[in-house]
Amino acid sequence: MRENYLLRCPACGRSFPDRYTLDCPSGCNALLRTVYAERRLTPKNLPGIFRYSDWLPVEGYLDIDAGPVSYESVGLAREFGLSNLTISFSGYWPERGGGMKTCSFKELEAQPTVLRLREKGAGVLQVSSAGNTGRAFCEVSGLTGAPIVVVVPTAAADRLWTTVPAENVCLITVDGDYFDSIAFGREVCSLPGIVPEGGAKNVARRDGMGTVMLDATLALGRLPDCYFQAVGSGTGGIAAWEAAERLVADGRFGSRLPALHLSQNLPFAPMVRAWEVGRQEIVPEVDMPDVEAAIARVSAGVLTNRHPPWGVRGGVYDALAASGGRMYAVSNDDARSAGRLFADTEEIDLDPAAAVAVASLSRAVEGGFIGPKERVLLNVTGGGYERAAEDLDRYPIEPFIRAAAGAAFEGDLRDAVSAWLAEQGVTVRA
Ligand SMILES: Cc1ncc(COP(=O)(O)O)c(C=O)c1O
Repeated sequence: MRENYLLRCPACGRSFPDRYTLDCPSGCNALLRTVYAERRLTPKNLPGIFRYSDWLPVEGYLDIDAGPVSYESVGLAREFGLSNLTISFSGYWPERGGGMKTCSFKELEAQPTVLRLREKGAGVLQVSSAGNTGRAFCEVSGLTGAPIVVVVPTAAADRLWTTVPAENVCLITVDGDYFDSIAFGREVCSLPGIVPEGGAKNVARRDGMGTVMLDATLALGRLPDCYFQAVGSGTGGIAAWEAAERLVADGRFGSRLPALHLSQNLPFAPMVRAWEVGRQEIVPEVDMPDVEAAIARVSAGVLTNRHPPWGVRGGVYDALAASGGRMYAVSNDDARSAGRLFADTEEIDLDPAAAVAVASLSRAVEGGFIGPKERVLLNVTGGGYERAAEDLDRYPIEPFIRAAAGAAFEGDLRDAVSAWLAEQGVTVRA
């Protein structure tokens, strides 16, 4: 059977079939990309993001009706004096068709990732998260029955809930921040049968997020001129760039890549600092001084990734450079005012991270970095929590293991996860 896509390494140029592959077999330091057999995008009559399954690394689809919703803004556009503002909303907003019940665009990543893993038969997924990603994966686990291991900072545990019972989640809370959860998650993956979902390296996550660019471009009839998003890892920015490149190659939507306008939340803005001096490497002492204190002070905790895929080939730096992009550092106060303005003009509440993106758009308008007639795409990456709390059932996920600060994944902890795996029908060999 002909594969509907291959993976390609942008560094060495090698192409190969996907085996839930996260790294180039030749060892290149690059993000692998999908190359789809279909060069033209034909939306399918399938639910949610599977409408765009031509450009997702899966063969089938999930029966989940939760995709981005793109519409032309009136209220916020008027406020900012923009004549062409498209909002792509990922969250819960039934009046507009927004069906992401965990309220963030992380569902765009979770759905194709769970399906890709199931189709490749690779094992049980392990996800490390600061909250939204974990919640999205738990929801998809609840909807599909896929077993997953989720590792989050203890302080983020109350962000882990689903709107359907999720029986197959092994939640591990770790005393520490997102960085500590990632480190612990890596250790958990030493258990045979558990596979890291891969973060930015996972093409299903990136192409799932890329559906925002596809959806908005189809709504607009052409590619936008610029794209606004708040970033922690920047994976959404890379995804937007990759999707835009595919749309350019499709040939029907214009030939210019949208400029990426990516924002971070002060005082934690390592990518902004590196970008401002044109550095392709993040230097922790320079770009993340007093890191713990800085992370503790941001209003959008999901934007605090200490190891973003910045300088890697095909990463955030390349995406910004290729698209003629710009970065913004947004204060908590500016983000809060922007969130209020959005709620007043568009009538839905925002995730604090999405409010950072709205504040960056305000700054771009004030600074004249974009013109009033430009076609602007604002990626509203999360929102609708208030509506979701009113309408939907909420099932908290109880921790299966609580790991103390600095705990190693060994002894009882390891035995407990092995026993859980065995209950899931996964045979542990070592
Ligand atoms: C609501 C929301 N917006 C934006 C982001 C940043 O996404 P990324 O940097 O992975 O593109 C996140 C990350 O968790 C998020 O939850």
